[in-house]
Amino acid sequence: MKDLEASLPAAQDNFAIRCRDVCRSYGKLKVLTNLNLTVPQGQIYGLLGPSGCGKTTLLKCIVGTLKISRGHITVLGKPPAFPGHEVPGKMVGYMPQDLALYNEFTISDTLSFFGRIHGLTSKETRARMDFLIDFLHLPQKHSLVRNLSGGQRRRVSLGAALLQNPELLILDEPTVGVDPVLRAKIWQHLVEIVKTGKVSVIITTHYIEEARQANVQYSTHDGCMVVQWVALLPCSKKVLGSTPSWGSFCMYQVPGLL
Ligand SMILES: Nc1ncnc2c1ncn2[C@@H]1O[C@H](COP(=O)(O)OP(=O)(O)OP(=O)(O)O)[C@@H](O)[C@H]1O
Repeated sequence: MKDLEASLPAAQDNFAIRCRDVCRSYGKLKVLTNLNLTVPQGQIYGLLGPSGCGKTTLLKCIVGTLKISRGHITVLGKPPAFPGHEVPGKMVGYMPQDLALYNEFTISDTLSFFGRIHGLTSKETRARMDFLIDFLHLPQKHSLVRNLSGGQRRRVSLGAALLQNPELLILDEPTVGVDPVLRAKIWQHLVEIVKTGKVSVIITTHYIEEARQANVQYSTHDGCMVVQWVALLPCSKKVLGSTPSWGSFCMYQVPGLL
């Protein structure tokens, strides 16, 4: 893994996430093995990879809902989360793969709930809610979560992650069940907020094409790449000079996209 990271851009002083020699197993299954990864500030960092290769596990370790077995993770200069705290700090917006929504809540209740967690005033929450309901093509705010479609639920969860204008967005397959037009809009929004230089995004997807469809410009901002893709692959063969064992994954930059 060390060899692999050497192929990535040099680590910068300002980074949103840094993982050093991170290991995580489920019983005998080694999912993360000596993982080294640096997500620079002000970039979208995409993780691609086949189902089961460990994307969600990595994001959970970064958020702090899953404990790492070994290694060190820094998120915006701090450890991921305090022990026992399931909700990431105000500066971090997290959209999990398994949606953490209450069926009995309305959309409005849900976003207000996350607003309170993140210390927003009612006025701030209302303003963001109005923007997000419109932006994410959600039904009216008094709709019950239990009556929403799968795609609508995912968009409510994305809205909760975006609500407090976090410095770091951790998004686990945010565009599953989202139609192509809205998908493109979401990507455009992510690129716009990242271009301010104040927001960083780490995002998982199975579809590299979605970024292309969204007309994301692989442009530079102050000399930095705005979108950087890294693929995670189960390692059965020699990749970039490293020979990790089965059960771990390895990283490589996706050619032709940078
Ligand atoms: N709680 C758990 N207990 C045991 N094994 C688990 C657990 N969670 C995940 N795994 C296993 O760890 C591996 C990585 O799972 P993970 O969810 O991180 O993959 P992923 O790349 O996010 O997959 P997908 O793209 O399907 O979401 C898989 O083999 C999975 O079966």
